[in-house]
Amino acid sequence: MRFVGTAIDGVTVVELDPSTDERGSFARLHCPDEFAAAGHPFVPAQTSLSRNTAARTLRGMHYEASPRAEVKLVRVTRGAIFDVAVDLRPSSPTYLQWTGAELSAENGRALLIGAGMAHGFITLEPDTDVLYQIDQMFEAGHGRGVRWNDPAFGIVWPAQPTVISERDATYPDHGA
Ligand SMILES: Cc1cn([C@H]2C[C@H](O)[C@@H](COP(=O)(O)OP(=O)(O)O[C@H]3O[C@@H](C)C(=O)[C@@H](O)[C@H]3O)O2)c(=O)[nH]c1=O
Repeated sequence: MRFVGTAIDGVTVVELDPSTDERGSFARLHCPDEFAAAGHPFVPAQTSLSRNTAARTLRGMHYEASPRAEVKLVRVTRGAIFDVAVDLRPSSPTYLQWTGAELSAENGRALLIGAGMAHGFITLEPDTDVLYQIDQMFEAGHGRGVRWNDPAFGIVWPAQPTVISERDATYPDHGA
């Protein structure tokens, strides 16, 4: 695996480092020791799959309220997304800034998103599957959200959403 930093300290692109031969390839997706050695300690507690039927489906921007803030490793096993994290840590030098990466089944990239970030994505293709590994057990009632098009963040999305939940479309402006 290769760990590539982004503009936000706490958001890291994780790239595959496959061994290839005539049969195809083999690549590690997660290893607690490698993550820790690279300075990104992360041990998943749950793994979940998000299946998205249509292109331009937007989910997010979600986070879990403290003290249940989550670290998540997000990757695509079918299709493609534009994946976004927003820094919601008031004490951070990149507070309210965002970073994004295209994740696809083909490029094999994952995004490691630290605690204190809101996370969301838009699908770039129909029938897109997003695999999450999260370091906390899910417990209903702790989820929070901010709006994908809140001017406070100014996220530049590659497309406008055509499918979005009522909940995600109507979060109030951040801090309102
Ligand atoms: C997030 C989550 C939901 N659920 C349940 C709750 C609900 O009944 C159903 C669907 O939940 P939601 O509508 O919240 O799913 P969704 O809108 O896809 O939520 C996800 O969005 C992306 C952007 C993230 O970053 C994820 O962490 C998660 O918040 O699945 C779990 O069992 N475990 C989980 O980890």
